[in-house]
Amino acid sequence: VRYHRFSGERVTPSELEALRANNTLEKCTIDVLPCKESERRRLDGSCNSLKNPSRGTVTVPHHRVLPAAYHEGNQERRSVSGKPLKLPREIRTALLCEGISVHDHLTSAVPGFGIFSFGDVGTVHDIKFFMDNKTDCCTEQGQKDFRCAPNIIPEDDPVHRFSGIRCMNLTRPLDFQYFGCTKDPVPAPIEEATSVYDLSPIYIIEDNVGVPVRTNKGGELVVEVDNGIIWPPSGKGYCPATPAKAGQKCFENYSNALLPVQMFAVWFVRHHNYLAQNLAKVNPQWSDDQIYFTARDINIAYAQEMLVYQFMPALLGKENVVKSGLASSHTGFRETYDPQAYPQITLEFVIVYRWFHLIQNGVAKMLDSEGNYLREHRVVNSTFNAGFLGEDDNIVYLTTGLLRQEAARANTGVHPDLAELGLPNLQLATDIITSDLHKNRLFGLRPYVDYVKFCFDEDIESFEDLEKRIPAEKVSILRDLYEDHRDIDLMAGLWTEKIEGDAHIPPTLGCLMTDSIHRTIKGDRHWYEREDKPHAMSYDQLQEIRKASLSNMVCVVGDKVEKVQKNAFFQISKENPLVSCDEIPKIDFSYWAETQYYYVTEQIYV
Ligand code: HEM
Repeated sequence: VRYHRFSGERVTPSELEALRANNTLEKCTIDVLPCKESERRRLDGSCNSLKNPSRGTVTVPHHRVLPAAYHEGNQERRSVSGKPLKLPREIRTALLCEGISVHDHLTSAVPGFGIFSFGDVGTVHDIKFFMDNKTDCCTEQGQKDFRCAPNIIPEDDPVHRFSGIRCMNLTRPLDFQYFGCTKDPVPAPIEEATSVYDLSPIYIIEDNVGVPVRTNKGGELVVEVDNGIIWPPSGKGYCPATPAKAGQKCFENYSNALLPVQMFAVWFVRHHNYLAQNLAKVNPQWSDDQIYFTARDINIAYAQEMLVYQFMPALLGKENVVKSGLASSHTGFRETYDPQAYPQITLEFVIVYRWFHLIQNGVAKMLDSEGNYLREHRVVNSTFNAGFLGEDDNIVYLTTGLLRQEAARANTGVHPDLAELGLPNLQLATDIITSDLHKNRLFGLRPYVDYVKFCFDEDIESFEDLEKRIPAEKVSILRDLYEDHRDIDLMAGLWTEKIEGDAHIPPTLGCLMTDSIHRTIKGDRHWYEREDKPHAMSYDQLQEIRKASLSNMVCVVGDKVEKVQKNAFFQISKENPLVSCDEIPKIDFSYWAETQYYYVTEQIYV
């Protein structure tokens, strides 16, 4: 059955003809095989919602938490006075200086897991568009092109007053309007990942690639072994920044986008095989498919548990996550599904998640197993380039580094590599943080004060009122940057908001992340904590999934990890000591063992 990707509605025969004639059938619609209530989670995300079978698949629109705010339909929002707002680069350089900073509590595994987990529901296709297709947005010609939205550098820019750089290449988000998929006037950016946390970065590619993903034996995924290290297979993946060198890694089936994304992809692929091998041990009679699908279900449940019971509590404090309803207060089953809902992430989520660029380290420390510093690697040099990770024993030292290096600290400074280099070897200069604010406008998000109202039902009626949420000295800078408190961009509000209590992220970010993640959980019929989901786990199996943690994962599939702190998202401390991997609870696979039946085919009586 064919559905419109934009509206989720069925395509009528007359529409089908028109779509074919316009050559927009594939981009604008999706063919979904009839759904069965009892079937497992589909790789392409279809049939998660039985009422809206195409929702949750790739190439879908987002939900907008608040109505869009554009100028003249699809132009960037202006001040309430009607004047254009100040340039994103001017606002970024005024609010965030550049430098090195060190977080008090969190490790670099937090931004690391954060971006891997984002890739499960969000994509980077807009980046590919401006890197591969539209590289001329800073030329006179490019600036007239509606698809272009470059970052203009002010004359008195603190860095580029000394360089010849006056503009940084950037494009508008690709939307359904661009491809002619809807006449709806409100720009609807396209998402190209399944909308639920289903480890799609590990499993979605199954049907699309040259190198096979499954071995078709023992339920395992294809891997290759180099000098004793297990890797996902290398091939013709997307690695535009990798200088062609014989033997250099470029993952064929998995993302090469960023260093931590590459590392988590390696671990989750290995983890699948670890699960498959252990399931095969307790169930030697199982077929390849039985092992593969069970290992996949456990791997997905494991990632979901890490997200809701480890990552989000590290950001917001455990009690707050339980209070919000995102996590449960007990370890048993719970009903999370709302049959009226369907899986969809919010547009706000895609933007506010970029706040993590503030706590992203510019250099990844490489540490030996005792935690001694060996050397370091500039993170931006690994963007769309898995070469460095794959060389020598780099993954061994980067792993200990990711677990022990402090995250950067928000609200003090951003790393100059993210703020000035961005995409080395791919673009002349990119300020990722300025793009975060610029994209906020290009996505048509409403001002910060509207989100404070949405999240906390609080009216901010003046710059003075802002001081409840933003330190006075930052409010003073905001006054210089914006004419009216109702003009302040959401991103600028997040950059300056006070972080308080048990939380390590700004409250409005916490609210919008919780809202979107909750939406995906409510819309996910296959969420692992449901007793009634198709192929549900038993109670005992669920208790084993509760052991999921990053520390557990790196102990079982990391390279030469013998000791780790109990919670790898937090730095080593008295409360979070470094312990031997033997002390980290492991999954007991005997709970997956099926009762064995022995059939006697012939009895011989002597
Ligand atoms: C490892 C270092 C990182 C680098 C070099 C990096 C680089 C980039 C670049 C170049 C963009 C595109 C900018 C644009 O198009 O406007 C981007 C977008 C983004 N980044 Fe990062 N990033 C890093 C880490 C992170 C982390 C830790 C997170 C979150 C935990 C994150 C979340 C995002 C999001 C949500 C987007 C927008 C994606 C979209 O539009 O769909 N990034 N990043």
